[in-house]
Amino acid sequence: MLKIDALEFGYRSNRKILDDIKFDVSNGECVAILGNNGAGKSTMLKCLNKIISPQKGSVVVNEVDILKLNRLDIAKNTAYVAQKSEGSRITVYDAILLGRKPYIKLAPKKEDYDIVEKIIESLSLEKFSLRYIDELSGGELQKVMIARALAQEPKVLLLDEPTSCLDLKNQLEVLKLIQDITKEKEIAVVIVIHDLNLALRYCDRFLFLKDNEIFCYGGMDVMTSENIGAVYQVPVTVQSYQNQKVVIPLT
Ligand SMILES: Nc1ncnc2c1ncn2[C@@H]1O[C@H](COP(=O)(O)OP(=O)(O)OP(=O)(O)O)[C@@H](O)[C@H]1O
Repeated sequence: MLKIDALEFGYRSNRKILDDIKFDVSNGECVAILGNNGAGKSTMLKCLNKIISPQKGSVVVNEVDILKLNRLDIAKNTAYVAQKSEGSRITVYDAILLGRKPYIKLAPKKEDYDIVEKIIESLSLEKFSLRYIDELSGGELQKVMIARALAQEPKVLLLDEPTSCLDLKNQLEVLKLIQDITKEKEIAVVIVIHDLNLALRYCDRFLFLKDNEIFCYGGMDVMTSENIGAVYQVPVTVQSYQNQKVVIPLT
């Protein structure tokens, strides 16, 4: 469904941040983008949505190179939640309804309101729906931004550290919801995430970025102490606890 090929990007012409990035994400699959600070994870996510334009390569969603589309058509394919979001003077309800913008012609239809209300309920945002988003806590705002992206009903969902401001209960609930939607709607999800144990629990495939390139990409088989140690320069052990792989640092 999502096919990235030969992607190359540098903020300045003399320094490549991403070199020959090539990977596929299937329907119903969630991929974790892993790697240390400054590895280029956020940059890569922005290239997949043409927020920044790669110097080379293609990002194909259902046979169409989205790098050749305009912003409105990209928004019908791909939703993106940034690492940091700014609050503004609109209500939570309206902020989520904005996710429907690519589909709204003159005014929202009943279907748009129904989608927004269902998402508000599934993220337990009912009691916030009439609050202004510039009055929310960091975690509440993060959930609203995820809700807006889900309201967009994308084929590809790009999330940059979606749980960085969330408490443990919300981290688990939000990632479980994303996992369920990934399978139910058969969308392709790409998540930049620092917590390896959350990635192991909720993602299907794992892509490590290191030194501007893909260090390795695959299923559980790439989540080894050797790969994690080489990428993060920290000795770890990978153990199994109640049929769930967990990463434990050895320092
Ligand atoms: N707008 C920009 N202009 C110039 N350089 C940038 C810009 N944004 C990021 N960079 C540089 O590009 C490199 C990759 O940054 P990026 O934010 O993609 O890393 P990351 O892997 O997401 O890091 P983190 O885990 O810390 O969020 C870094 O060296 C960063 O300093």
